[in-house]
Amino acid sequence: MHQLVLLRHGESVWNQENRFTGWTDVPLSEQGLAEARAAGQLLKARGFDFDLAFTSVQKRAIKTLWTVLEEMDRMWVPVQPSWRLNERHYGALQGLNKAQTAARFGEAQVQRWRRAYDEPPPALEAGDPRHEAGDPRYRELGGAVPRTECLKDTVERVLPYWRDTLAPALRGGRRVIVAAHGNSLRALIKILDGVSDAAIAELNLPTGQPLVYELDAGLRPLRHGYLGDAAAIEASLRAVAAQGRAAT
Ligand SMILES: O=C(O)[C@@H](CO)OP(=O)(O)O
Repeated sequence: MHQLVLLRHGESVWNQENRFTGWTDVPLSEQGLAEARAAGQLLKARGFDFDLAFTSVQKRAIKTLWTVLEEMDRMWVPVQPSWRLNERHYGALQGLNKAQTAARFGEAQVQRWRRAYDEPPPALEAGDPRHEAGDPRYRELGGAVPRTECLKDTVERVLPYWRDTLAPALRGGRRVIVAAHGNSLRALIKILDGVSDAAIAELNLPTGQPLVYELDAGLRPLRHGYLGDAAAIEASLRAVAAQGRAAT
C-alpha cells in the first residue's frame, strides 16, 4: 500500500478578499498560516511521516508546506517545487473580485469560468503587466507561459508530473505529501480517481485540510478521506462553492 497526502494551501490574502488568483503569487493570510500550522499538528498527532514533499513555485503553497514540515519537526524532508503544480492560470480574471465579476457577467458565466472543464477564462493580452512572462521561475517555459488555462489545460501539465515524478516516488516506497492549489489538486484527483469531465465540476477543496489517499501496488486508489473535522471541512467547501455568487 502507498500513502499520498494532498494539501491545498491555507487561506491566502486573495482568498480572504475573494479575488481570482491563479498564477499571482500572493502570501498566506494570518488565518491561512494558522490553518497550515493546524494541518502539520494534525498530521503529526495522527502518526503521519513523509520521505518526499512536492509543491508549486507559488509562495502560498510553499509556505504551507514549510509550516507543516516545521510543525512535524521534519524540515529536513526534501522539497521539490514545480510550476506544474501551480494553480490553474486564471487569465484576465486574475485580481478581479469573484462576486463583482458575477454581478457583471452573471453567476452562470462565472461558474463556467471557475469549474467548466474546457472553458478557459478570457486570456491575458500581450503586454499585460499581470503576465508572468519574464519571471525567472518560469525560464524553462520560454515563451510558453500561459495566458489563461481551463482545468483541461491544467490536467495536461499535471499528468506528466504525476507520471514522471510523483508516481515513481510512490512506487519506490516513498511517503509523499503534495502541497498545492485548489485546481492543480482537482486535476491530480481527476487523474487519480478517473473522475469524468462533468463530475469534476462539482469537486471543491477546502484550504489547509490534509486529504489522505491510500493506493494499491498499481497506484490505484483504495480509499481516501480528510483527516480533519468533518463539520469544519463541510463549511469550508460550502464557502468555496459560494465564492462565485454575485454580491448582494
Ligand atoms: O482564484 C483561484 O486561483 C482559485 C483558487 O482560490 O479559485 P477558484 O476556486 O474560483 O477556482
